[in-house]
Amino acid sequence: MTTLVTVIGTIFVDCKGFAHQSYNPLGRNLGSIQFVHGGVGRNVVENLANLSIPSAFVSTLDESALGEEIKKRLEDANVSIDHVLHTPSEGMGMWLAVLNENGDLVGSISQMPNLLTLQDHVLKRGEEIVKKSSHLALELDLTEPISRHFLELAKQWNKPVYGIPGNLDIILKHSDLLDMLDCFICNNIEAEKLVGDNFNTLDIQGKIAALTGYVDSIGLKSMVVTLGEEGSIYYDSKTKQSGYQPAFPVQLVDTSGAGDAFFSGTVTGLVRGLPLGEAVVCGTKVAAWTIESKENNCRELGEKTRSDEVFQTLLVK
Ligand SMILES: Nc1ncnc2c1ncn2[C@@H]1O[C@H](COP(=O)(O)OP(=O)(O)OP(=O)(O)O)[C@@H](O)[C@H]1O
Ligand SMILES: O=c1[nH]cc([C@@H]2O[C@H](CO)[C@@H](O)[C@H]2O)c(=O)[nH]1
Repeated sequence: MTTLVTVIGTIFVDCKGFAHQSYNPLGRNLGSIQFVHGGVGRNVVENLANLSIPSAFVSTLDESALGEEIKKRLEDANVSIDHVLHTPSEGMGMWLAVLNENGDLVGSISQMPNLLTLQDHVLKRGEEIVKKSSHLALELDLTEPISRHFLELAKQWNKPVYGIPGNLDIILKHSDLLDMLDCFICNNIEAEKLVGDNFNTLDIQGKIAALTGYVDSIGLKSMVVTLGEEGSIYYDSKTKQSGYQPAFPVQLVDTSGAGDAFFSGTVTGLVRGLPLGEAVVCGTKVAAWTIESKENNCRELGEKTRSDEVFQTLLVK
């Protein structure tokens, strides 16, 4: 079957404030404010398309000037948007984020879109969507019926599913969803909530041991935990391979979107048949490129991958 990765997830409009000088949470901080196309699912599908992976998106979009602009950018990136539904309002979420003088996130509020239109569509057309796809990438914190329906269909049609959290709202209440994934990728804050209370106090070897124990205990196939500037750790329960991948050096501009970029790069590697340890190197590269941009995406991904040694050696085998 030809490759088609279908991403199921949200579109958000991000309002990001960048502090010019030392950020004081109680003060009036001078800086710059920017609206950026966001949403975990949208960020991921744009990255995949820019990494030359044939991609389709399942989501909702408002019938507004901003909605049109978001739609056009996805089309320009070659994302198939047949299942991006138009809604009069509430189809897109909003994310208010504050970044300090170093580009690190210091606070945020998420306003979710109304997910019922998407849920209705998925329950009616999910099977058709899954049959056409070679792989699925699922934002897991939509609604429980959306995640469960896709995961059951994927099992029935034997399609690998890669999962990424939105805000853990659904996963914490329905953690059994995780064991239906081929790979789950989350950050260390999310991992602590799932793996155990002291996860972030452990050293790298301790974290790998805790990750391995958790993945084996719930019957998940593989999992990666990102650790911010420290890099990431991974474990594949099929091959029993685990390891640590340090981050690449970056010119830090804005770390938000790094996790989505990491997921996109790792999924690219997995879709192209790389073992998890090598796929994670691709994720680390895409995250580094994204951190150097104020957007949630690095738009020159195609050019960068063509001229980058890591991608040449890993992907062009
Ligand atoms: N300061 C940094 N320097 C270099 N690489 C970084 C830095 N921060 C993050 N990364 C890279 O990005 C990956 C993902 O970062 P992180 O663990 O912060 O994800 P996240 O919390 O999901 O990100 P976000 O929610 O901001 O998108 C890391 O594994 C690492 O490879
Ligand atoms: O609840 C949510 N909050 C924030 C996001 C998005 O995360 C992205 C950064 O990783 C950002 O673009 C924001 O819109 C989301 O999809 N759901």
